[in-house]
Amino acid sequence: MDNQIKIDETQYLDGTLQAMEKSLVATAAEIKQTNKSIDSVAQNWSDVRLKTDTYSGIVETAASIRQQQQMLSERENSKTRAERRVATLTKQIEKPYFARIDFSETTSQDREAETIYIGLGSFSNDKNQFLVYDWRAPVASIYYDGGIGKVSYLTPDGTQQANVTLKRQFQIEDGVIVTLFDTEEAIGDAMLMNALSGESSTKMKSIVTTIQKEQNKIIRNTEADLLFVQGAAGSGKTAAVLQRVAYLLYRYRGKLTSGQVVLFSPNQLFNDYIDNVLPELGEQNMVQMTFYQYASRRLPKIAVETLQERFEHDKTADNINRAKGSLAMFHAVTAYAEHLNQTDMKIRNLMFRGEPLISKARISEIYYQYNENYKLGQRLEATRDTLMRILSAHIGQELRKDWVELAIENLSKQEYDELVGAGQVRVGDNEESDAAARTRQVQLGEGPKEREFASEKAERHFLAKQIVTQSLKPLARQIRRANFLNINAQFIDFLRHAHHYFDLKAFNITETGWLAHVETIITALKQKQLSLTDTTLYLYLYDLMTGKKGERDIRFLFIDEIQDYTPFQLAFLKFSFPKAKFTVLGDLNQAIFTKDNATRLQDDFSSLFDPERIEQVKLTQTYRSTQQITDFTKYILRDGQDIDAFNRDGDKPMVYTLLSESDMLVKLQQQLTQHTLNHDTTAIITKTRDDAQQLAAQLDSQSVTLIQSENQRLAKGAIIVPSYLAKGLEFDAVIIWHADNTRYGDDSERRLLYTVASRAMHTLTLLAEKRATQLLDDVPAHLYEVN
Ligand SMILES: Nc1ncnc2c1ncn2[C@@H]1O[C@H](COP(=O)(O)OP(=O)(O)OP(=O)(O)O)[C@@H](O)[C@H]1O
Repeated sequence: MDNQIKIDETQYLDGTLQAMEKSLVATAAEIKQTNKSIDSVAQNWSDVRLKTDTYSGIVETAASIRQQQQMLSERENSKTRAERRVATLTKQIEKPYFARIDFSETTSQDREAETIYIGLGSFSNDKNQFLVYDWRAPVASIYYDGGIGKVSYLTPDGTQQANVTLKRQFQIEDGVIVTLFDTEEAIGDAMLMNALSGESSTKMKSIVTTIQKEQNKIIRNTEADLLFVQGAAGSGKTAAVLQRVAYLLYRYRGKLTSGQVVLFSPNQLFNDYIDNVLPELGEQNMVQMTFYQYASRRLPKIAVETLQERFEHDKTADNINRAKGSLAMFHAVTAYAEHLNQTDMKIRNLMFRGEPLISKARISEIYYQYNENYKLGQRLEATRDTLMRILSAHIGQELRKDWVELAIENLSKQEYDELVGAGQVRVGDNEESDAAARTRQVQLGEGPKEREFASEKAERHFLAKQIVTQSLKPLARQIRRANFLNINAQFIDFLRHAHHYFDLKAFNITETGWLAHVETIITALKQKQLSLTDTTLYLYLYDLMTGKKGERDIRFLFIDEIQDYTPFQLAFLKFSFPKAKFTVLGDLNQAIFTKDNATRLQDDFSSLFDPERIEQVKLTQTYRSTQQITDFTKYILRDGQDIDAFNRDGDKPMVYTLLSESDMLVKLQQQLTQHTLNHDTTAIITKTRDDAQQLAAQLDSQSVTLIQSENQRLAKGAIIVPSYLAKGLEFDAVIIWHADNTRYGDDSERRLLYTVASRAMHTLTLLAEKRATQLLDDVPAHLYEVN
């Protein structure tokens, strides 16, 4: 590199750093000043004279307290803003920028070349000159999208043309330029190599300096209602999509908050793994959850099938699962709910003191008295109103009943005081104390007040009314929550009639087969258990019955590992988040739950959107693993041609076939010692949780951590983890336990084996008992070593 360039760049960097330092000092001073004024407001508190003797005094005191509060909160806010700025600046000073581009806008008249520097956040000096641009600014797109020469980039006002004359990349550490080089490509391979050669950690990192052109498309897309990202394992789908969240928060700043962005993750462990990326980019995390959490949270009384149960114990026949997860079933539920508008809504009695207060026949009559234009939601709303009115009218009838009389007799002193609100507010003594009491009344709102009763009869009437109203409260709550709709009975009724709403033959199911299966669901439901598939059906039916409109506040929804969802689940999410734009990421080759059914998923889901508003991006270049590992893993798949390895060199995968499990254990320990010496994070991936537990029992728990539930945290060093929890994660070294026919013997395990093998970044080892899995038979022998 030309020495003069280094001198000039160092000068620019120093200038930028100085300006940042200056701004930091100014902001720190601002905080100090704000602190002082917060103190002085606090001081003023002592000057606020509490005048409580007269009415006007109280009003005056309240006003002056409010004024002080407002002043305080304004100052606290500006302090928080300044503190945030300090945090950003402190981070920026470490690495103010990572790239520079020189370009001229071909449409502008003067065509003067501009130079911009690109960093994690923008920075302007005290003369309002931009010294650094945010990587998400429209113009920064030039850096990611192309090389030298003519490029176009999107701005909110349309497409802009530019002529790029220089692209320079920097590595700055602690305020010093470590390396700098010019490149003609989009993102230089050298920089990417550098980023990919590092060690893995328990937290995913951002890829902001090396975003690839295809990934940039995903990140900056604002048009599509459905953005489909299909890509091989390790092609950076997750990485890109997290950058996308940061981009959207910037692009729509002021209008979009991180609470309006939801990411559905494959498991809780993965949530934990990615939760540093957005804070690293200076943004707050979006809402992260798993589908299981989303569904089970809504059904606290039912044990929804866990990930492990779904993976290891689901014995339902494939064709039945396929039917229940299909769009046909989604439409069947919709049609079934539609017919409830005319008849068949399952309704419960509203019970009071052991007897039906409003019978189900009466409720049903009310429910169906509204004309056919009413939708289910409106029907329910109108029924609720009527039931509430009936309930209020009922108070009068109940007042004279014996149980009320008895309850009055048995009131303790404390219960009596509570009912009449004694000792809370007393009015009528004299003018001054009445003024104070009235102010209290206002503050208490419509709270209970002490009462003077004109007669004993009036007192009894008052008490009776209180007692009846209180005992009817649970009923009022039931009405508000629509508990008179019998969802369990309705769900069962649907299942028993579902075959009138979808074609059993299309799924190769007989009517007896279906009805027998329905009985197993009913048995499970009685034991308060539901599979995840059935839970989704149940929730959708419930939402239709109650006229739920979904969460309209959510603007962007991301679904990672979409291949493990059923079309039904996706349609349900679309229904539940009607205002959200969807970004879905998937690799059909990693479908470990839905297996072959995943192939139709994309078409099914797309059919729910306007075709004009669907975009698809395919990522074929992989980044996670070395060339050797990627070449090996792609042959595990029969159709892995579309996977291009990044040219990063490493050892070939090793397959050890050993005589017995105890020999495997010895080999495993040798491998672990080796990896520990290299400071590698290592995952020993077993197929099931049982395998993981048994293996952990035989290994020294000091050196390996057993991860058996998604609620654990990823640990440094070596871990043992069952296959279905390793989804989405990556490790320096992966050891596959029992890579033989006992665990991976069937063709249907191909995707699972591919998924676990593709977790490895630098080293991959397979331990097999007696003979390696037959799924390796098609992998060319030169791609791995056998020992
Ligand atoms: N442009 C990039 N620059 C640097 N690193 C990248 C880039 N893209 C991806 N990576 C890295 O490649 C690895 C794999 O990325 P990621 O986990 O996002 O892939 P994925 O497609 O979601 O994989 P999987 O389907 O297996 O979960 C990560 O370590 C990520 O940081």
